[in-house]
Parts: sequence; structure tokens; C-alpha cells
Amino acid sequence: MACGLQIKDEESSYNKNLFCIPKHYEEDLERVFIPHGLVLDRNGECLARDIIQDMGSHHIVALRVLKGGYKFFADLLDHIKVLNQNSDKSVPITVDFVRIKSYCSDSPTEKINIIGEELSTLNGKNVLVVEDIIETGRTMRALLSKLKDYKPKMVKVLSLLIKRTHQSSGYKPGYTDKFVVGYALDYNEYFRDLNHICILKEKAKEKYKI
Ligand SMILES: O=P(O)(O)OC[C@H]1O[C@H](OP(=O)(O)OP(=O)(O)O)[C@H](O)[C@@H]1O
Ligand SMILES: Nc1nc2[nH]cnc2c(=O)[nH]1
Repeated sequence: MACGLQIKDEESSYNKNLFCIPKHYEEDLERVFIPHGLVLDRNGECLARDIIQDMGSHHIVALRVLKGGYKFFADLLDHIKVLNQNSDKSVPITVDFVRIKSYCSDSPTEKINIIGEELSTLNGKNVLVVEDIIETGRTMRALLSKLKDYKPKMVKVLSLLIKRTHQSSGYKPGYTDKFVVGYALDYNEYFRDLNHICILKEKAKEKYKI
């Protein structure tokens, strides 16, 4: 499967005044990091085609990791449905959900809560885990370890963003400490209603802190 686009931290971010931002978030955002159009273009037909090619030999269960992944997941499924309708080869896709909460404000918490564990439907299936962001990798490691119990035939992970961070626990290397929001990525539940993926201002972290 394609390994994605490498985006260099601030160098490649954009002045937010060039974009449509909801009034209620104007003061909270530093820069636009990934414009909505770019997200939609990358998360398009090509990605859907790669998934079908890689996993399409058998019924796919798309496992959505809530809450953050909902926009990414919905847009991706739309593309897979179009492919299924328009090509010679088509594959049934069912969906399942798992809710994982590990962050409070911009910090990982001790406990990784996996909620909604009735995942026996994954037994013997090709499972596509769809996540919005991987930072330290702790959440994904906990989930993958849990999934093993259900004996899937194959598990692949698709993440909208993989951060380069010094906090990485080994799932992926790199570094950036910017906290990003938008396209359903939140900061204490705010900013999911923002289309572009943006860098949050430090003072907004205080404003929305719980
Ligand atoms: O790689 P990690 O450092 O573990 O971080 C990644 C996790 O953080 C976010 O979840 P969050 O706890 O904010 O829940 P949410 O999906 O409801 O936003 C995100 O959706 C990932 O699941
Ligand atoms: N919204 C959001 N969630 C995260 N979880 C881990 N890192 C991040 C981040 O930068 N933004």
C-alpha cells in the first residue's frame, strides 16, 4: 500500500487568513497545516484502490476508531463504495466500531480505555483499522494487542496522520510537538467541526483545557 505524503512541520503550513475558518475558532488557530482539499484528494480513489488491491481477496471489516476518525472513515468508505460499483472486482465491506480514549487536553493519559469490545465479528476477517492520528503509538499498540484475541485473518492499519514525535513509543519515529485539530480531530471535543487540519495556538490550549 502507498506510504503517504511526508509533510514538513511549519514550513509547509499556510496563513489561516487565506482559508475559510469558522468565526468561533479564528482566534484559536496558529496556521492551517493541511487544507481540506488536500486531505480529500489524498483520501481519494487511489487510497481506496490500494485497499481493495491489498485486502480485497476476502470480506473486509473496516474498524473505525472513535471518535476522531469519523470524517476520514466516512469519506474513505464513500470512495470504496464507488469503486465497488464501477469495477469488475468488488468486495463486501462491513463496518464495526471501537471507542478509544487516551488523551486529556494535549497529553496522553495513563489509562487507555477501549470501549465497545464486542468484536467477535472480526474472527477470520480481513480487518482494516481506520485511525485519525498516531502519535506515541500507545493507542494503536493497545488496540492491536486486543484484536489478536479475536483471531482476524489479516489486520492492516490506516491512519490519516502519523506524527513524527520524540514521544513515539516505537510504532513510528520522528518529531513534531504541534497539536493538530480539525477534520474531526479534537482538542477536548472542540474543533471536530473544522474542515482544515490546523495547528492549535498555545493560548487556545489554556482556553479549552479541562
Ligand atoms: O498514538 P497516541 O499517542 O496513542 O495518540 C493517538 C490517539 O489520540 C487520539 O485519541 P483521543 O484519546 O484524543 O480520542 P478521540 O479519538 O476521541 O479524539 C487519536 O484519535 C488516537 O486514537
Ligand atoms: N487532535 C489530536 N489528537 C491527538 N492525539 C495525539 N496527538 C494528537 C494531535 O496532535 N491532535
